[in-house]
Amino acid sequence: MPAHQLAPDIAGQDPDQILKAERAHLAVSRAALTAMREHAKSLSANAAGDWVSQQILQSLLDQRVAALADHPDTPLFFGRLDRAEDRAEDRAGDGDLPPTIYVGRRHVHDEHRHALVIDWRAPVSRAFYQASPADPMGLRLRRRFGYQGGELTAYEDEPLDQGGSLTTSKILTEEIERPRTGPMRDIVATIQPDQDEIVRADLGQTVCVQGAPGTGKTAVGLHRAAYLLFTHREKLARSGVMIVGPNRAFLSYISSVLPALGEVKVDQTTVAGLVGEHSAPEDPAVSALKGDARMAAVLKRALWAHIVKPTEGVLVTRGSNRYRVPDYEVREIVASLRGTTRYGPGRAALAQRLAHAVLVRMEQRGESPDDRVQDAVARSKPVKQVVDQVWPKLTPEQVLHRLLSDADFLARSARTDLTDEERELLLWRKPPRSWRSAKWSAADAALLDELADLIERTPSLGHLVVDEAQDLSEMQLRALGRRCRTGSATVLGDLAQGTTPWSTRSWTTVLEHLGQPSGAVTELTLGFRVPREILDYAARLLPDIAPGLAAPRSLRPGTGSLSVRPATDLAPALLTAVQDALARPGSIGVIAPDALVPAVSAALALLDHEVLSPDTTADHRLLVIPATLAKGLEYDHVIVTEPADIVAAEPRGLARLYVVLTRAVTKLTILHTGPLPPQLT
Ligand SMILES: Nc1ncnc2c1ncn2[C@@H]1O[C@H](COP(=O)(O)OP(=O)(O)OP(=O)(O)O)[C@@H](O)[C@H]1O
Repeated sequence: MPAHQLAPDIAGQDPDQILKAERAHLAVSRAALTAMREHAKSLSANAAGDWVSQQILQSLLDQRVAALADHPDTPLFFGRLDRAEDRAEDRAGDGDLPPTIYVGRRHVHDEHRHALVIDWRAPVSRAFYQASPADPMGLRLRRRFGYQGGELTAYEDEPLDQGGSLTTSKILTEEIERPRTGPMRDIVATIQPDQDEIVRADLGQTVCVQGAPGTGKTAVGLHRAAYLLFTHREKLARSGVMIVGPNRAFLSYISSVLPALGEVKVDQTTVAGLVGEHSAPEDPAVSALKGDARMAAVLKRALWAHIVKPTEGVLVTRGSNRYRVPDYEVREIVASLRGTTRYGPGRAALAQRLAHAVLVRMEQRGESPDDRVQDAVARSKPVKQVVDQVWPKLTPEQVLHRLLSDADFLARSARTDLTDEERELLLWRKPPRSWRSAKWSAADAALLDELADLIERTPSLGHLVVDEAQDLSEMQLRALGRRCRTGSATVLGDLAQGTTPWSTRSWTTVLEHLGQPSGAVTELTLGFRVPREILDYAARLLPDIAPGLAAPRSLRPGTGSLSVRPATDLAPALLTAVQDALARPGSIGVIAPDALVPAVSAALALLDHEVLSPDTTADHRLLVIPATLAKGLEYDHVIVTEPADIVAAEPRGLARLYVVLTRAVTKLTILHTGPLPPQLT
């Protein structure tokens, strides 16, 4: 039976009948998905010509079979759209679309290829997220479905053709209130209209999203990646999409969202994962200077300063013949190449140009050398010697080692870009003997990456999603920018949550350093995580950390969600607070100043808990979290210990405290033995 007869117009029926009919559609859709999977499994890769093509085809088929898996706990569809009957003219362009459309995680069709469920990313599904009584987009009704486990248990109708306004969806509220367990979930069923605008922005458009804590920036970035992969599958399969997050604990927290949306081939990494995992400790003032975009010009000069003025010509001997390219001609060739290519290809080009000059001399003597002779001359010892001498082979490490250990070389490379004091700050106090024994810092990693790109071009991806982008240095942004040089980016962050010494104060600047100056800056303003009472409390820090920023708004009042408790002894107070939280459902995060983490963990020794480290997965119910790792994470119950120590621990400690205070979904308890930071009293 074709799909559009499976779900008749059931308006006016009683709710039980409606649920029954919708469950029947779910059962039929599930069966159809199983049939699609069986069909995919039956396909053979043998049809492909050679073994390589067979291998590729087999892996594509395997991926397709995996993508068609039915996850019984995950709703196959979560919405339904009933199109207005008087819009038959609109339907003409929509091929076989039935008057009733089910919107879900993936496309499902029956044996006649009639759509039973339409992918949420398809253009026609857009109305599910965007239609309103003011602009019904050709719809009569939107229906949202509620599930428990894999069971369809509820529905909610929103009439769109009767004017007026809609009340807040109960299904959305329940989804937001649902206790958090384990890693982050997708929000595909409840994406809000302003979030959807960002998710569906064109692939060519770089979007930068400023948003207060819990406004869904991370969720939106991940859904945008899934949307782009669906809409531009072939192009992005070639060029790739990558998610860049602040640390590995965060990546582990978000790791299951894209697979749940059917996208398993997206790399998720940190900036260090991209530019190099260096972490030698360093004075924050030095790191900040190394992160300054002025370093780009200094590095460029430092690299190109290695080109030596040629003082000798080239003498190539072939058989009894000798061919000489005079020194002034070698100088001309070097000068004409300098700065027109990257450093590495420049070396190869120099060898070829010198060989060409030799070939010209051969031709002048009446010989007819071909390309093979030119290649042989380019690889000959005399040519190689000149190339190595005037355009030496270099690694990024060699150049940076010299720059940070040789005051004169640094001064020549910096010219007027750095002050005397700044150069002094950059120089290593005890230079390592060779670049091989150097211990690089995280800031050095971005400098090495810049040099690597000056030597050989870094390949660009199709799209980059950068989370917590407010924390990146200008040099790190340049490193990310070259990885989307021929693509686009989604940049996510919050100026109030900047905790590094180089955190940005302006998104326009971020986009400039990223090399995407025409990117559009937009804002998400409604918080889905943190109850209003807690958000208002945390917002007392805003005038100090981000004076220009409006106070965040929250969807939920959360009366009684905040509790601030002075204590004379932290350990028993903590134990009581944790035991209270354990008696209720949901995850518990005890956030402590980093230095206090061992003591806090010891105080909880009798309770089953884990201490979050950059490498742990974040799915233990009771976690102790060092304040510096809390960014981007959330827990139902958050217990913050000693807020004043969190502030005192680092230069941007107040911003760190703002991050820490905005992790709670249901309840925030603050325990302090010392005085609170003045902003919170
Ligand atoms: N439209 C939505 N429907 C349901 N839940 C949502 C929606 N948008 C966001 N959320 C939920 O709100 C919480 C916060 O989202 P997210 O972590 O993406 O926010 P964020 O802006 O990145 O926060 P932060 O700045 O603190 O890192 C998550 O649990 C997310 O699933």
